[in-house]
Amino acid sequence: MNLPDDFITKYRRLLGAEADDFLASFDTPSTAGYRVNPAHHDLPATVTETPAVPYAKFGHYGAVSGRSLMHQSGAVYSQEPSAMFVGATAAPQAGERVLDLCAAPGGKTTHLASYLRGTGLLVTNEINRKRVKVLAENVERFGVKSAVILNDSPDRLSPVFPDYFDKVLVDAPCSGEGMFRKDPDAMSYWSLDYVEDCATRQREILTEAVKMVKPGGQLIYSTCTFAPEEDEQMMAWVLKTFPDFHLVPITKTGGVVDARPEWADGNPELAKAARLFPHLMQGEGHFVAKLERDAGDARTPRGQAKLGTELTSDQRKLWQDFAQTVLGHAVAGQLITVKDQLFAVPDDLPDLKKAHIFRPGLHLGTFKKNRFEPAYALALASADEPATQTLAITDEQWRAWVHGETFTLATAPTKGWYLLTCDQQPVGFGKVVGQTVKNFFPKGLRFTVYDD
Ligand SMILES: C[S@@+](CC[C@H](N)C(=O)[O-])C[C@H]1O[C@@H](n2cnc3c(N)ncnc32)[C@H](O)[C@@H]1O
Repeated sequence: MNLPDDFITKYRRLLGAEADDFLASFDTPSTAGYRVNPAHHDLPATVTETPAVPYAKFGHYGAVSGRSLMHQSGAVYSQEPSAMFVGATAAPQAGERVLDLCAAPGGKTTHLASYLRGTGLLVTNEINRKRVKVLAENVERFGVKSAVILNDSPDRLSPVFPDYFDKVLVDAPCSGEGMFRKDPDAMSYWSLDYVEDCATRQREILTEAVKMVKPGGQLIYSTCTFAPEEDEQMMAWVLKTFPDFHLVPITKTGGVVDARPEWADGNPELAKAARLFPHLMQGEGHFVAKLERDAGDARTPRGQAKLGTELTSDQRKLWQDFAQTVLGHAVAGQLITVKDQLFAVPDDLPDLKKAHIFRPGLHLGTFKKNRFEPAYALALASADEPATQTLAITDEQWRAWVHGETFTLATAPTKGWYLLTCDQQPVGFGKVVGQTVKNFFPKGLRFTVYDD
């Protein structure tokens, strides 16, 4: 690989004798990985019995196609193995309030959601308007519950969530040196100046992020770059600028090593952070640090969330009929409508009037004239709670389904909505009329499955 000259010179200087192995690793193949969604059951051995990533709960080595049933049903999420170290370091406890500040496309957010399992609160934010759409698609596909998706800059969010979160993740926009092997285009905008620009932006993001960590809470900072300016030096700057934060040790296995204090101000505390190097482990490379805020009094956020409109009695009845007949269980959270869309919003939210809300919670469906149409997101969030009205479809029918076609059943079940499953995995809600299953697979997501 033609690495930039400045990059080679810099890492020869920093790594000394280790530089040859580091630089040679860019010419070796990448190792793919994926995480298994703990909300899904009865998964085939092809996804559960591949080698586990030693440090990452739910993580496995191997590749899963984006057009496979496992990916499309949200049973797995493809993620390169070193990126899994971030979620594994944050490892939120059930019931915690968690913020993912730089979240698209959603690799770490979906990992955090696997720990929360629908408890607590996950606020997942992406500043970029195009990227927040991709984040929402991935959050929905992974069946995440108790999540609010925001589209804001960190300085707009910090007054909304003062001292609020048990855990804040800053997976910072960075110079992406750890992406060079997988995506050589990442080299085209790299330069020594670009590293400095990224560091400036990271300081701005962190300045807002620290305000949202509750006293005693944690801030997890990560990058996919090797540049000390964005890694050890950034943490040295946080320790000096925000003296109520300190680094806490991270357990390091599977080739993960201590960060390099000598690449910053020599503060030995910096060794508590972790470096993932491609010549020492199977993965592209990351830097991860865990900071903890001292205990103390927290400011209270203003007001309560008012995110939408209460349901009319007709809407409530339509939803209850659907929930009883098709789902067979209630859905957690507060029910609200935004225009004709029904959402289940997490209970524990402050006033979000000043935030740009992209999704206020789990999308349950749409109220149409005198009827309710369930959402794709609700179907994929049903993996851990069997629905009363379920219809198992074949692989061939699933291919027709994701292509947007209706298909015909051998016999006619009772008319109405069914949660369709294929190989035990939820794939959407279909409406059965006679022997026909009408297609409600979202138009923008339709695709053709080709044989391998
Ligand atoms: C490394 S990526 C996040 C990857 C994501 N956490 C994942 O695991 O899929 C960094 C994200 O930060 C966003 N970003 C860029 N500038 C930002 C800023 N000033 N404040 C917050 N986020 C920013 C980018 O749009 C990008 O989506």
